[in-house]
Amino acid sequence: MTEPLIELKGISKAFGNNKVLDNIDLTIYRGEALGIIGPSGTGKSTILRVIAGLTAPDSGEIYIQGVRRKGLIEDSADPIGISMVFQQAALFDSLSVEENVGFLLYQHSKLSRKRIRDIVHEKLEMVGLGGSADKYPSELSGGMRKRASFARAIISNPESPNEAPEVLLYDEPTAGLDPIASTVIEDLIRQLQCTQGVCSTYAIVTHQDSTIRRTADKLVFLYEGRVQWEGHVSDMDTTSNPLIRQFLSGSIAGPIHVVG
Ligand SMILES: Nc1ncnc2c1ncn2[C@@H]1O[C@H](COP(=O)(O)OP(=O)(O)OP(=O)(O)O)[C@@H](O)[C@H]1O
Repeated sequence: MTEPLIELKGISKAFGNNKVLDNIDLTIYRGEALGIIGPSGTGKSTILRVIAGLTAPDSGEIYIQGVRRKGLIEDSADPIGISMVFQQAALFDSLSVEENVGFLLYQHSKLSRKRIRDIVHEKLEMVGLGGSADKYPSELSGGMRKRASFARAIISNPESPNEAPEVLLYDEPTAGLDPIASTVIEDLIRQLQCTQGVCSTYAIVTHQDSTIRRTADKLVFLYEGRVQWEGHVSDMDTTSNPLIRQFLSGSIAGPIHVVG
C-alpha cells in the first residue's frame, strides 16, 4: 500500500448546536478515487471543505502527505496542491471563459498574457471547451460551465510546479445535469485522472447513482456525522448494511431518518 496522501484523524465539526462531523477518520491514498456519499445534510461538503483547508475543524488532526496542517490553508501552504470544484461552477459572469479559467494566473503570476492565454487554451482543450474561450458564462450550458470550472481547478503556473494540484475535490459535479451531460462529466473526471501532469487522486461528493458507479473506486458512507460504511464501489450492491440498502433503494422506510 502506498503512503496516505491525506489523513483525517478524529475530525469533529459543529455549527452552533448542529454537530455535523463526529470523530471522523478518513484516509485517501495516492491515485485513489474516493466517493463520499450519504443523505443530504450529513456533512459531505463539510468534509471536502475541511480537506481543502477552507473550514477549520473543532478538533482532530489533518495530515497532508504526512505533514500536519495547523489550521486553514491560508495559515500555511500544504505540501501538495489541493483544488476544489464547487457544486455551483462559481464563474464570474462579467469575465470571459478565458479570463475565468486564467484568473489566478492573471492575478498572481508574472507570466505574460500570451503565455497565460496558451495555458488556458490547453486546459480548455482538455475539458472539451476548445472553442469557448471568448464566450461568457451566460452563453454556456450548465455542463459547459462545470467543465470551465474543471479547467480552472487544474490550471497552475508551470514556473511553480509544486503548486500544480495533485488532489481534486469535486462537490456534486453532476448535480442538475441530464443523464447524458452527466456521462460527459463523469468521463471527463476519469480522463483527467489519467492525464499525466494533472491530478491522479480525487474525492467526489455525489448523490447520483451513475456518478457514484462511474467515478468512484472506494466509497465512504456518511450518516449522522460518522463514517457508517466503507468499501469498494462493487461492494455497494451486495452489502447487507441497512443504511446502504435504504440509500440505494430510495425507500423512506429504514434506519435513515427522513427529513421533510
Ligand atoms: N457555514 C455553515 N454554517 C452553518 N451551518 C452549516 C455551514 N455549512 C454547513 N452547515 C450545516 O452543516 C450540515 C451539513 O452540511 P453539508 O453541506 O456538509 O452537508 P451535505 O452532506 O454535503 O449535504 P447535501 O448533500 O445536501 O449537499 C447542514 O445541516 C448544513 O446546514
